[in-house]
Amino acid sequence: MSKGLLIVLSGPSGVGKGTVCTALRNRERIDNLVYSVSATTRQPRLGEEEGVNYFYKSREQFLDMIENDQLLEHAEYVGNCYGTPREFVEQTINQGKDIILEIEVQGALQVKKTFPQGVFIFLLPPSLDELKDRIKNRGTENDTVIDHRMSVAEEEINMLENYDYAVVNDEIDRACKRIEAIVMAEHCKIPKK
Ligand SMILES: Nc1ncnc2c1ncn2[C@@H]1O[C@H](COP(=O)(O)OP(=O)(O)OP(=O)(O)O)[C@@H](O)[C@H]1O
Ligand SMILES: Nc1nc2c(ncn2[C@@H]2O[C@H](COP(=O)(O)O)[C@@H](O)[C@H]2O)c(=O)[nH]1
Repeated sequence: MSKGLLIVLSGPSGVGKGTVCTALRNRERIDNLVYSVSATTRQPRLGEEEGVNYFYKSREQFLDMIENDQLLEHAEYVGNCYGTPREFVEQTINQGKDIILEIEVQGALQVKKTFPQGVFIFLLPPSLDELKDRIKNRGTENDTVIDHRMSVAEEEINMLENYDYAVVNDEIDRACKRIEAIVMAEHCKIPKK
């Protein structure tokens, strides 16, 4: 059985990664697509659930996960740690299913080093003004954190050339169609010797 695709979806905070992943899940156009749940030291937001949005960890628990090689990648982002549990990703692709990791750029670059055959997609906002409006309107971060996330966003967008594909999230359905087309094309690729 051939392995599933490891798909990395990055993009600045507030661009709509989570929204697009939820829409992809609901549209059910990609067979056997599994979503990785990250570990984080960030506090849960209102409505977020353990094991659904994240596995919430203390900094000590997170460091233990790193020490025990349980994370495929990890990064510190705006004062909190985030990482991808390794075992679930490996099991999923070994079962021939595709998995999508919704992660920031430092983590994506780590995955690219260890798993260069992954599919690296960067989600772009229509503009930086629209990005700021989306983070503000989400209402989950205070102004200081929003400013910090916006300054990181510009650095992240400058890392675009490390990715295989750029998808603009202007409209959710259109962004989903673009990602579905990428995944379809990746499945049709002829393996190189
Ligand atoms: N295409 C779109 N048009 C308008 N609003 C959008 C679009 N996509 C997402 N949004 C809105 O933008 C806000 C941020 O989206 P979301 O939380 O999915 O971003 P994210 O990239 O996952 O953020 P983070 O990295 O901080 O978790 C949400 O309020 C969402 O409803
Ligand atoms: N390197 C990783 N980045 C991750 C992971 N899970 C989420 N993220 C990214 O962190 C920021 C902030 O997320 P938020 O939920 O606090 O808004 C965002 O860019 C996420 O994509 C991970 O496992 N590794």
